[in-house]
Amino acid sequence: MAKRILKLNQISLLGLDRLPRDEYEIASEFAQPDAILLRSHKLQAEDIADSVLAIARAGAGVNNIPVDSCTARGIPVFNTPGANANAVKELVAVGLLLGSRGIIEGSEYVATLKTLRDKAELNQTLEAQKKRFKGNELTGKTLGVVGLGAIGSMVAEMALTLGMEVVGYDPALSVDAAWRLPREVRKADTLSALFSRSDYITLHLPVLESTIGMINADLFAVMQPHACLLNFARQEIVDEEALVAALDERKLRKYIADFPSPDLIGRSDVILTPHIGASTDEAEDNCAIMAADQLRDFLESGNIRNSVNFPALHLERVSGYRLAVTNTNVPRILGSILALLAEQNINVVDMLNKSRDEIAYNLIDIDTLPPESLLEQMRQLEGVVNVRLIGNGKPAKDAG
Ligand SMILES: NC(=O)c1ccc[n+]([C@@H]2O[C@H](COP(=O)([O-])OP(=O)(O)OC[C@H]3O[C@@H](n4cnc5c(N)ncnc54)[C@H](O)[C@@H]3O)[C@@H](O)[C@H]2O)c1
Ligand SMILES: O=C(O)CC[C@@H](O)C(=O)O
Repeated sequence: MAKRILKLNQISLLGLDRLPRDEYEIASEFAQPDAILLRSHKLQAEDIADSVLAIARAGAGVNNIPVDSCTARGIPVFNTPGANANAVKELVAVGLLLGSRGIIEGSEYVATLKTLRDKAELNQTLEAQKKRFKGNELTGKTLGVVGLGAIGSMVAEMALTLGMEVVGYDPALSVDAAWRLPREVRKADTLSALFSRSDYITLHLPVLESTIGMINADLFAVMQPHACLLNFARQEIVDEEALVAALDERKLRKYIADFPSPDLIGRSDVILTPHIGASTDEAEDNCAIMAADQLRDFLESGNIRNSVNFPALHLERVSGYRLAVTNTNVPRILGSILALLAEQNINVVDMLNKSRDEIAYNLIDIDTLPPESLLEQMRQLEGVVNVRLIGNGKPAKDAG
């Protein structure tokens, strides 16, 4: 039977084409889907049917998915790290230029001159008025980058090529991300140190319980009054009340963000775009392809790549039957599963087991089609969250 993929946002066709139509049905409504593929759709835990085996986010942020509840239910959540980083980096470059030059104000002013038909008079007026739209150059200024992952590291590199000094803050920096970082990036030990020395500050960290409202009044208090804050990460990271107060009190010159909100729309010191950081053909294709490939590998082989809640794990297929077992990360559960297989004289051909925080995930290749009753026995073991048989055939029914 074809696997059913519930698609909750518009997803690039290049990605959907990675799921062959004779093996996958894709639709925006399914009562019992095998998996969910989405972008920014706000998914509620109660809307995830019991049939769902995995969720793939074509994008970086997973704050629209109830990840903790998925983990408890043994559902891996995938994202597509880095697949849209270049698109965001390019928009940040635009944001820096909009923050440094009178581009928007100058262009709005020029639009008011439509009725001036005489070219000489038009030029004279422009030359007389252009001093109102003077800006500053980015070269030599300091950019503070908060979060140095896929996007932050590309932004840092781009800023260095513009001749900016770059200061970074990322207390959770991974070893891989540290390797990607240009050595010219200087480390700030605290957010407050980064805020106090930067002319521009750009946010590239996830929204987590610990980062909601992280950019607060204390940080606005130490900012240089001519500084600009760019937020192409998530709205919730910035305490909006403190932001509006900082703008009103001129502690911050400009706020440039991808997340409009009623209190910010229409202010001359705020530039807002409608969450288009990842809205390029290239980024949408990259994210969709990566999300679809990861989903297919999991559904067909149980392998896990780029999950935000499950361990990464890949095991080449050596037999026709594979068990994918999720359990709570406590001792002896794997032993009990293997004992059940041994009791039925089922030989384990290959196996891989990894854990991440509170869960463990196992791929067990076996040479015999296991009876459904054996799978049921495994499911009843204390600590086992789910058991899935992946293979050529369905589990054999118990004789008698
Ligand atoms: N505007 C858009 O359309 C758009 C597009 C892509 C991503 N995003 C947002 O940008 C975020 C970052 O994306 P990414 O691809 O670079 O992710 P990433 O996972 O590669 O990098 C995030 C970095 O933030 C760091 N971090 C975590 N907590 C931190 C903290 N308290 N202080 C400083 N750094 C911290 C992590 O260590 C990591 O290095 C995403 O989570 C998403 O919310 C927005
Ligand atoms: O899907 C989108 O357009 C936005 C994606 C972006 O917010 C992300 O977190 O990757």
